[in-house]
Amino acid sequence: MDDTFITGLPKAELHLHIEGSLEPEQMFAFARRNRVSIPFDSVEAIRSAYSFSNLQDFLDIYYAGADVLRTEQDFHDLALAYFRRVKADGVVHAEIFFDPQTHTARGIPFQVVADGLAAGLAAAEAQLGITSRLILCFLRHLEEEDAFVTLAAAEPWLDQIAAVGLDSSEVGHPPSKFSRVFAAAASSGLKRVAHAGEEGPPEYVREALDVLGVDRIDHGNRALEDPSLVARLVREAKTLTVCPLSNHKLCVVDDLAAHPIAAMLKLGLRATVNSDDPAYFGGYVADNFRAVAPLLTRADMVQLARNSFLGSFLSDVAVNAHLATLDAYVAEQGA
Ligand SMILES: Nc1ncnc2[nH]cnc12
Ligand SMILES: [Zn+2]
Repeated sequence: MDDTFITGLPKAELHLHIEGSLEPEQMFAFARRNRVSIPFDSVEAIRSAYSFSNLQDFLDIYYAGADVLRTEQDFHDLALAYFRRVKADGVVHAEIFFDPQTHTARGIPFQVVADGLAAGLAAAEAQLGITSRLILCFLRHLEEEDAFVTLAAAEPWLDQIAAVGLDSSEVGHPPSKFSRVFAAAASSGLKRVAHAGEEGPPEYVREALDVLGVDRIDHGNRALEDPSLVARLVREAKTLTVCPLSNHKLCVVDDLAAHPIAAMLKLGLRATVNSDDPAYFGGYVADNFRAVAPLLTRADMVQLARNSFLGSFLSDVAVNAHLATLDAYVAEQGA
């Protein structure tokens, strides 16, 4: 696959944790300017600590790394650096998760996180022309009561938040644990998404649909174990935000060469390709496309890009404008 075809393909990223874009170099820079000590003495030492055998292994390091984020400027800089990076990957729109509880639990006010990120998103649109949305994720290893406190703290920023999501340790924390707070978010006009079927069983994907009323499933790999669930996801055109490099690094798949992305497209699922936590998993969105390119045709790549716009929370007018740009790109490149 011609690499310029991948990077030139206009695309939306729908599964990106902004805290997971914290590169080791930035971790050092933020630690220095905030006078926070970190348990590493070099960028190489940080990178070599990034070896995970499951989701929890990763989460332990990821939450520790976030400790260097202290000020509005840090959140602004983190977000803007992500957008600068993915401009070269052909990203024209991104819907970004943030984990407020990771920060409020350390005494960083919700306002610092939200205002810093919102300023970074506005700067990215002004400087780079990339549009974006914020998705507030609840940490599922915490109690639902904590999620309610977070939703209440977010109240003044709800016009800047498109959706709520559910992330962190999946197994043992089913979507139904958060049924009431998702219902409250829906009443406030927020869209809903949830990580499901990354390590958890197909039943968690069903619960995310039935109990939380999600518009998208983040990951969804294990839905493939249940043909009737697959049929439903196809029938309801539910978007799956799939993350190949993450799946490989967290041992959700053993071998990238056997990643199910091609099978998902063949089944008619609205799959998309995303980076999840690019600083930890070895690549941004174009790297994820490259990782599965040997499994896909050019038409599949175009379908993935099309799905990213169809699955976004953009208006129909904006989606159609992006699809027209995509069609023009395909006509010029030949797919
Ligand atoms: N892949 C992932 N799964 C669950 N929670 C996460 N938080 C950040 N990345 C995550
Ligand atoms: Zn994720």
